[in-house]
Amino acid sequence: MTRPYVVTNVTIIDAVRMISKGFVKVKDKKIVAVGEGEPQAEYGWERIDGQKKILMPGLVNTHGHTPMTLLRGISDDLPLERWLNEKIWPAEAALDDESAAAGTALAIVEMIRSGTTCFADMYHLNREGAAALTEESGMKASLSRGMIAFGSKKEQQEKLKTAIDYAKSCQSSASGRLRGAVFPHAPYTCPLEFLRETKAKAEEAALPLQIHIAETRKEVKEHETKHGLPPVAHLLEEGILTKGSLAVHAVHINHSELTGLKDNGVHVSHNPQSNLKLGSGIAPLPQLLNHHIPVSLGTDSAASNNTLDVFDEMRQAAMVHKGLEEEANATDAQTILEMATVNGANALGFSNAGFIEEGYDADFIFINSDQAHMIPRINHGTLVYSATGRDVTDVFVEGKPLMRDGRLLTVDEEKIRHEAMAASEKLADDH
Ligand SMILES: CSC[C@H]1O[C@@H](n2cnc3c(O)ncnc32)[C@H](O)[C@@H]1O
Ligand SMILES: [Zn+2]
Repeated sequence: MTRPYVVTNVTIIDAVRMISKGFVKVKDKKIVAVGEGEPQAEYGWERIDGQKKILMPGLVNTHGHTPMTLLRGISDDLPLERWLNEKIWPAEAALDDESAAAGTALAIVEMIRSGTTCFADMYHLNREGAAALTEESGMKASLSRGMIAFGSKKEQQEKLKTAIDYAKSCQSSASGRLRGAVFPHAPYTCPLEFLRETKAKAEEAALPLQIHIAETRKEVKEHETKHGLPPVAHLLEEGILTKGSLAVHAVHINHSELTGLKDNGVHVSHNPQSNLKLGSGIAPLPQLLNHHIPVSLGTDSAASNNTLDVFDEMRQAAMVHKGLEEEANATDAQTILEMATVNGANALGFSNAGFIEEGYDADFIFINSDQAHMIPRINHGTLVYSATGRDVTDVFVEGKPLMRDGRLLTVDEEKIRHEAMAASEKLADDH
């Protein structure tokens, strides 16, 4: 779609406003006007009827491992440490670039279908392939080559160099829809000296650092025993978590770590469904928000969630803290929507996305609001408490349609589903 277009007669909702009958004009990848009522006619512009639709910003998933969609359902009821050691790491040993590509493609189908326009993806396989697939799909992403640094010093150096080179190549992608990040897996899989070197190289290349941290109580206890400080406090003190870094999970953190995250401009990816499913705990979202820490939402992988639906993640994030705190106002729909849109975009380095506003990238989705579970009242709560990814009908990134009326336009969904099944069967046959 290269012609400029205007979506008319549509309900527009983003984190800061709602327009009941409005329009959005799109030209050259950008939103060029938003308003109420009928837009002024413009010669040569296409019109898209938005009646009975909600137009909202595309969702942003700030933490995941796309190849692991192939491992969905292989281990459902184990805690993190046993899940990794007994099931996931042995299964991952059988993956290669080809099977990882099948998993990434499947994840891309699932994400577009459920309204995600931008995602983070960390893994160690098929990285060039993941960048190419993302480009082809039309989505935006922050990509990284994850590093587990149990090996020799030489192996560590090689891993670090490859990870930095990869992140740099993403950062300078031709489309500008990719960002690169540097992702040491966790403080318990990367020695401190390796984390220091990683941070130094990341800074040198102006790349953001992301890390799984403070995910379980066990991790925190063991870190304290070894280093005398809990992991978040320690990595803040070391200057490893700094402005623009993304702390993934941050479930078990204390009051001074909250202040430290805020003072140092660190983002947090809250992944409530993965944390609940693995029995890891529940991150202190109300406290993170009270400290004005920029929190976004992530699904983590389909092996610990088990879907990549950010609508589900919003609902879970909204609900669980109300129950925990016995306080219905512990979170509110607008804040949750802000986390899933603009905060996510900022966390991944896409500062021009996340709002339906003039000058922003035209990354938006349509929800079919003509359904029993959304009638009779449409507001911010509709998107957080009623909607699911299955209600998404259309997806646009930088103005380009990736899905129209439920049909994917940039990827061959049937082939991808078939290849993912075949890759999964091959893995099962080989074992
Ligand atoms: C170095 S590749 C990524 C690595 O991370 C593992 N992983 C997936 N989810 C989690 C999680 O929630 N915590 C810790 N590690 C996780 C994945 O299996 C890969 O081995
Ligand atoms: Zn993860």
